[in-house]
Amino acid sequence: MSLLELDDVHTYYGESHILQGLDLSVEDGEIVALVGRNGVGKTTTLRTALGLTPPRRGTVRFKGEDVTGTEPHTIADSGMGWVPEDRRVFAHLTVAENLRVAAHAAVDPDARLDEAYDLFPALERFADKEAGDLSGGQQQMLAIARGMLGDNDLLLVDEPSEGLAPQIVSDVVEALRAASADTTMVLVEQNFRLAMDLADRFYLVDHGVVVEEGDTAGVTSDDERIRRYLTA
Ligand SMILES: Nc1ncnc2c1ncn2[C@@H]1O[C@H](COP(=O)(O)OP(=O)(O)OP(=O)(O)O)[C@@H](O)[C@H]1O
Repeated sequence: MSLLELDDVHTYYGESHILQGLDLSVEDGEIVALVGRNGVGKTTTLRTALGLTPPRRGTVRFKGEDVTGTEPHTIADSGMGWVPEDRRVFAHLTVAENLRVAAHAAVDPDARLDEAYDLFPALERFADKEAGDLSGGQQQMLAIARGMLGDNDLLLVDEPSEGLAPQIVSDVVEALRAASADTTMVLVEQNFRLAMDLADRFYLVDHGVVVEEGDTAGVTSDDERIRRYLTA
């Protein structure tokens, strides 16, 4: 049984038919990357899994259960976490308060916070700083740490490297790599090399369907079957 399974999903925004029969599956313990040009439907795929934009046709299964049409908060409560593109940290709460909100359901929230600080030492240094005053990279790490503290079975991470300087991206990559030891992830990522580097498997999306998929080992953007879908 796959942890997450999208089977022939068709998702619309109004009359715009965005996902046009997309299939994917995610197995326990792996990192799966969704890659492809801007606007092909990667974020919509995450939103479909989360129930934020339910499909008009097709099936979403999470942990073997059909969750198509289930309310997003119910899907989230069953163990699907989301680190959205815009990060959405609580700007006027401190870093520690942000983490505490995320860990509220844990048996021992303090112990969970310590684990998060082990993984993301920078967050401990800024524990008392308001999240809104952090840099983009620090906010991204806080958003990832919050996703992890939710004790999710699956974490959907949207564009973690977007808008970050290269040096900061490598810190975020290390944080994601560390986080992936405990959490299965789906990663939407514009940076193809970074996606191949982090993920075990990839799905290349174009016009709302999967056009290539496979193991990431040895795959490069020079590969002819990949290149034609990445260049405009
Ligand atoms: N709320 C919305 N209402 C209408 N159309 C939307 C909405 N959100 C996204 N779209 C359109 O749906 C298509 C797919 O968008 P989506 O965000 O899933 O693409 P993407 O592959 O994640 O690309 P990006 O990296 O630009 O976010 C795009 O054409 C986009 O303009």
